[in-house]
Amino acid sequence: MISIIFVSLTILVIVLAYIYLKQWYAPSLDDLPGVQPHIFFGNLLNSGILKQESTFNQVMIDYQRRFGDKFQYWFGSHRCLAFCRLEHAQAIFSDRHTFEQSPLFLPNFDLLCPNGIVMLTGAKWKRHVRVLLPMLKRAKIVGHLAMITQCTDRFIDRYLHAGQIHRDLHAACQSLTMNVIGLIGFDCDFDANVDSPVKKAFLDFIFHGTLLMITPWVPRWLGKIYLRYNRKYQRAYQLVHKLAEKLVKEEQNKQSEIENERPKTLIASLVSSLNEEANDEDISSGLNHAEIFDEVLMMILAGYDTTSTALTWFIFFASKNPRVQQRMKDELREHNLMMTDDPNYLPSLTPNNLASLTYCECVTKEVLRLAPTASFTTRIATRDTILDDVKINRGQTIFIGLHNINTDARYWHHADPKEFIPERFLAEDQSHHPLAMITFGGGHRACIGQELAWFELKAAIVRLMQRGIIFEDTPENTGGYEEQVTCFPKALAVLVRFEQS
Ligand code: HEM
Repeated sequence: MISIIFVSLTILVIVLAYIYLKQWYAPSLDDLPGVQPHIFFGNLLNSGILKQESTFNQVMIDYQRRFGDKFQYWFGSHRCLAFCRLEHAQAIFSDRHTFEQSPLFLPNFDLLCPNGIVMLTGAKWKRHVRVLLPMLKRAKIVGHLAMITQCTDRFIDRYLHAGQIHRDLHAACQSLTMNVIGLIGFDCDFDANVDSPVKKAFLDFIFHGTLLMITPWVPRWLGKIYLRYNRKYQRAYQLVHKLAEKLVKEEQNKQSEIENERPKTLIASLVSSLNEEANDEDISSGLNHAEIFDEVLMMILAGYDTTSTALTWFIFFASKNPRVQQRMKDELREHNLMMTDDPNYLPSLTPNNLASLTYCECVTKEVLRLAPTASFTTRIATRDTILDDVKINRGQTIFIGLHNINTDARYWHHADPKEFIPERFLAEDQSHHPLAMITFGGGHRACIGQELAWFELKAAIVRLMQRGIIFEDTPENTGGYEEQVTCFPKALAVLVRFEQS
């Protein structure tokens, strides 16, 4: 008898829980169109994200085609409103009092790096920006050009072999950009090669970050247990933390020897801001030790993963467009910057001659426009509002389709915006709307590393061309998309040749 009551009660509880959840996640598709969500996985399952059959840029473009410029997307149990018009982005980015950084991915993601700037809002975010931003301004970045070319030369000499098909260039690009952020930001030569333990540790970090981001419904305590007992993650954590500790210690020693020097690198700025009493009442009170530690990790992660993906996209687009590679080299010849017959002499790049390379600038811009490195960004509404007739309640998560806007024919007039055509920036699209290209997001939470990304990407691709590299297409070079934190080409297989001077 007792067991019958127990079984009946269990069934009743399960049925009630099911009805409750169904109600709770009840899709209201009345105000905005979308696909009926799965009870637990929302649209992550039926749009192919969880099974890795699609990437977010593909889903956002597909939903816009099917439902228009505004639709809903269920991120697991979270109902998100997606907006894909330039005017939407303009309204959202210009209203910082209504739209703030969204904590959607963060409840679990912040287990990795709780004090990293991406996770912060309000006064704490301002306190961190004050320390980080000055070191990422263009005026500071241009002084590091020689380091960027040196890292690119190392990349060429180590990884590019004439006459061979290269299938692993994304990993090689990651080594390049990790070395750049190490030297520029932390005065440290990581000398990361494809298999180095430091690089593998950061890749493991990114892998777990992605996992936590796409499983926001997993309870926090479960995420904690998972990370605590995952040996691969723990190994990566120890290594990465040891590295951050070493960078901070070395900089502290340096600063104790030379006093009152203005910070020249990120690590110098971070260490000189050290203040265990730092608090949000005074946004210039600096950062405490734990915060500095997390920002070291944040900057290395954000600094290398995104730019390496953009560089990988350049290699892919270049391999499909030999004409573009030729035109870049012609421009370098016009400026007497192409390599010469003397293998020991290579004209040096300076911020001035780099700035004068107009066509190379267009190529850099076109890579950043078309590559879906970060295809969308998110915001949370901090108060009730209305956007394009859509009622948005406080706490509602918003998606902004960055890649949708970057490739929308309503804002791009020179040829098909889905095609790689750098010449568009010399023609009608030269004076495009500033928000037609929002690769780095916008408003107060726009990417703080964008100056570095632009400059580094241009310097690296110019150096590749200057050294006479030719990337040739092959039948296996079919592209496609693969997504972790960033979205990179899935099948990259390019034949490398070296131009004779
Ligand atoms: C091609 C390279 C890059 C791309 C495409 C990119 C893209 C983005 C995007 C779309 C955002 C969100 C902006 C928004 O929500 O409005 C962002 C934020 C951010 N990026 Fe980048 N980024 C790149 C390079 C970098 C670099 C080199 C660094 C650092 C050295 C960096 C550091 C950050 C940080 C810290 C944030 C968060 C800012 C905040 O929350 O206030 N990024 N990035």
